[in-house]
Amino acid sequence: MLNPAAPLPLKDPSLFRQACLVGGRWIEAESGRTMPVRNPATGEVIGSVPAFGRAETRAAIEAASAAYPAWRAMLAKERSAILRRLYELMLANADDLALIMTSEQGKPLAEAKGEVAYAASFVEWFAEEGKRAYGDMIPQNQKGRRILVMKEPVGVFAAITPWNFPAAMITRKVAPGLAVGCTGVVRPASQTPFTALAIGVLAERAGLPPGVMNIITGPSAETGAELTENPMVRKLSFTGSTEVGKVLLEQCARTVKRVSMELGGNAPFIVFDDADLDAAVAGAMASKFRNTGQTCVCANRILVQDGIFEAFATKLAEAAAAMKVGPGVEPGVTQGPLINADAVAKVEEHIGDALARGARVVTGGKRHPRGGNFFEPTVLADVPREAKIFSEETFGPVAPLFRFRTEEEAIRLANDTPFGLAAYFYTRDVGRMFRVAEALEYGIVGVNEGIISTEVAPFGGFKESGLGREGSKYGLDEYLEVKYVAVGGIGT
Ligand SMILES: NC(=O)C1=CN([C@@H]2O[C@H](COP(=O)(O)OP(=O)(O)OC[C@H]3O[C@@H](n4cnc5c(N)ncnc54)[C@H](OP(=O)(O)O)[C@@H]3O)[C@@H](O)[C@H]2O)C=CC1
Ligand SMILES: O=C(O)CCCC(=O)O
Repeated sequence: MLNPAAPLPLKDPSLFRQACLVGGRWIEAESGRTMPVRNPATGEVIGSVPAFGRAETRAAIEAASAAYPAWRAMLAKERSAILRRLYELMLANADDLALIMTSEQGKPLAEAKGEVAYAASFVEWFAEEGKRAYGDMIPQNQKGRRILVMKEPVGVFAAITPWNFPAAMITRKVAPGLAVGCTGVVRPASQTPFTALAIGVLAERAGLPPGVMNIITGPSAETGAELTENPMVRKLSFTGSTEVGKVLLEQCARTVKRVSMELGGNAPFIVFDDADLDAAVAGAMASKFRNTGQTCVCANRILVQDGIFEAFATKLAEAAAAMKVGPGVEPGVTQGPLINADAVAKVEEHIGDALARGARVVTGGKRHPRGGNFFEPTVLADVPREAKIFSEETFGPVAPLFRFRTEEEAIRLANDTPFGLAAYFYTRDVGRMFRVAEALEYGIVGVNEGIISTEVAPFGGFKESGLGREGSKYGLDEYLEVKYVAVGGIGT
């Protein structure tokens, strides 16, 4: 069923697809099996998508493989023109894409629209950057020989993406791949497939040839096994939990695939005594409560120096309490629901554990009166380091404040984790800016900045937060092989 009876009030209802895109055709599972998709704000089913198994996943990989030679042979400029049209179509359809996203993911409409623009920015960026996959010429080391370095597309890629950014995590992976001549199979999260499928509709309209981008849905174990074991897939790009990332790494090892992994975080947000207090509160709010705390770069541990602790806690709590919680389609809402009941339970568990160990609630602390997956924006103070929330990613609207005394102690606490994605700190001391930025074992550091995401900068983590970088000129390398060609017999 490609167009069910108006499930959402879209300007263009044909963007809502309940089928997979394989080789330019919209198809269902051979078995006819489907999976329901629910609105996390209401629990209502908004539609269903095919439950592909291994055989259908293999067919999608074969479609990508068949489309590869012709797509690769196109000029970068020709591929760029198609991607540019996709970028423009995403912006032109931003209202519909945002409504689809809010309905399946829960984030407020304004935030969803912001994500559509963010997602489109990767398409625009890589449409341009794909023209610059420069090789190299290395000065010869022997007479009569030339040393060339060529950059070539890696081949067919697979992208497995999470539910928290249903559009941006697709385009951040797909755009660089397509720009350099790869073809791919995208497998969005089961909770949020409709945004991805709508992007597929727009990609067709932009002129993307059949098979260049295939979008499949289905149980993760079956689709994931085929995508990671099939030797035709030469690269996997994954965003999600570290736990699943490790499983996929193991599976990819069997065919030695290239991998990019954007995994979990445990971001420290450090506020030094000399910080601009209002700026630090604004930064902490933006970082902590973006997407109701469900991002891998959300502040997870807020470390506040002794001298500013009470003032910061009071101001942060005031700002958190002022947020409006509710369904993302309701005007004025700034905090949507959590993705599901498990996420609510995890938030509750982290708060309960912290309180049992001596923390205190400054604001929030419990399920929201609206019920369902809604939770009160919460600030906890004097959280001890033994609390679970110090070592585990909460992925929810809880700001736990930890007290510290010295710069050395803050750095030690910040680095005391196997994760290393994003870290933030606020200070007005220029020397400290450099000392602390250099000491933090993190791939992304925000100095007096709470929002660091942009298509022009490299996104990725140290340690167990992942491998590789997305976005920016570095994101292109993830889809390129380096080939060294030695040309002899030249004479001089
Ligand atoms: N780094 C990040 O951006 C993210 C981090 N997380 C962290 O992970 C926690 C759990 O979230 P969760 O959604 O369960 O994250 P997962 O890592 O389980 O899911 C991310 C993606 O991986 C897929 N997946 C899960 N298991 C497999 C598998 N065995 N083979 C192939 N694909 C698989 C999921 O599919 P399906 O949807 O069908 O389960 C989804 O598309 C969060 O609380 C958060 O801490 C979560 C999401 C994003
Ligand atoms: O949370 C994530 O899955 C990473 C995306 C966040 C961003 O790009 O800012």
